[in-house]
Amino acid sequence: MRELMVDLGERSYPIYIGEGLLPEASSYFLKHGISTKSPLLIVTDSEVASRHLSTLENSLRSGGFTVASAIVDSGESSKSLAVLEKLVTKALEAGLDRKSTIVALGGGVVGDLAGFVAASYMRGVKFVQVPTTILAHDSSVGGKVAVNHPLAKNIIGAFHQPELVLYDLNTLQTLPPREVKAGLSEVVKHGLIWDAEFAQWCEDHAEKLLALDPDSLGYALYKGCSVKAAVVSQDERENDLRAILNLGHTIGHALEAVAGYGELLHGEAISIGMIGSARLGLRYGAPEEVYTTTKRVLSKCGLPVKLPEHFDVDAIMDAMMHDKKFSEKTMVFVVPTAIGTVEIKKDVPTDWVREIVEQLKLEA
Ligand SMILES: NC(=O)c1ccc[n+]([C@@H]2O[C@H](COP(=O)([O-])OP(=O)(O)OC[C@H]3O[C@@H](n4cnc5c(N)ncnc54)[C@H](O)[C@@H]3O)[C@@H](O)[C@H]2O)c1
Ligand SMILES: O=C(O)C(=O)C[C@@H](O)[C@H](O)[C@H](O)COP(=O)(O)O
Ligand SMILES: [Zn+2]
Repeated sequence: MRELMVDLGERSYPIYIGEGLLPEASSYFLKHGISTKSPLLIVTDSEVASRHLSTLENSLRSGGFTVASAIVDSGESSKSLAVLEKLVTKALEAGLDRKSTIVALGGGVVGDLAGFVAASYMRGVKFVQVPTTILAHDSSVGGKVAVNHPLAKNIIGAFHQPELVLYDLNTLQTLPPREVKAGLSEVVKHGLIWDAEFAQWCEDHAEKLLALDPDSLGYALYKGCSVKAAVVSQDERENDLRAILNLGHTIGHALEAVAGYGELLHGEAISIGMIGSARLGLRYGAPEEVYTTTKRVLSKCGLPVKLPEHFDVDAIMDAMMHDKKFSEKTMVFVVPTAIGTVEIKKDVPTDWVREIVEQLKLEA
């Protein structure tokens, strides 16, 4: 078992990563001050519920917790205000009070959604992240919680840190292959923005990761969470440094919104977005290796690097104007300068961005 801390003063919390943690959940909850006196709500989705919900419920009940569960449809469309309202209804019906805790059991969709319920229910209750996807090594750490608007990703949200993150690697064994690949996108991102050696390790271990080799997975998620924790600890609310975690997201979020949330998985959209950022890096003078390596690592992880032909470039450009980084009428991008280092570029010329989006359809 590996343990990491997200250092945020009085909001600091641990991340536990290991095999077989879910059946032991109640002892971790008790250790970290989750109250048995107030009811607790587990939020999960239909795919995760059938595989892992009863293990968590049984562990918590045997530890003395009163547990209610809410199951949402799986997929990005559940990150909506309509589903949020249903969850608040469920929380009220289950008698959750100000000392209650909301538990997110699932991937990033459930984490962001349940986290936003926790941030807003009675103006904020405790929250625990129990991630079950590879991608959720990113979403479960750092406290960004949100739902989508048809025009823009994650546009209704808050910062609300969990009490702990309990990451049972065994749950990942039931992930469908497409979700495994999509999750690796953010793992690779953490190497590309922060740690060239780790980016190389991802390339060297891509086959093992795709085969869900437990040792490789444990190391990859530990490294990814370490990068995320280091960045968030220095800049919790994205005043400056934290923006680097958005590599590939200016284009990626626009692709998700334009496709109506669902055609491209988040990790797939970010993979294509990171190719766009690498091309932008070349425009700013980065060595060719930035682009070739980015493309090679993502391809080895089975991720898309080409924008499907039917995506409308005008619609993508419009959607990018709603990005949270778009300010003072200029485009802001995270741009690689070398493998393992990035810079935030403001005032990125719109015609460069348009050319790059068009080029993305031509990637081999
Ligand atoms: N808050 C953040 O910092 C942050 C960071 C990265 C991504 N995100 C968000 O995370 C979301 C994407 O997360 P995701 O890729 O985990 O998607 P997801 O939550 O939709 O999970 C992917 C799919 O896998 C299924 N699934 C989950 N765990 C499973 C398991 N163990 N076995 C079998 N099936 C399982 C789910 O039902 C779903 O169909 C996006 O909405 C993205 O915006 C947030
Ligand atoms: O935690 C962050 O900060 C990130 O940027 C991580 C991203 O992978 C994630 O997709 C996040 O939700 C994007 O944040 P947003 O503020 O651009 O919506
Ligand atoms: Zn992301």
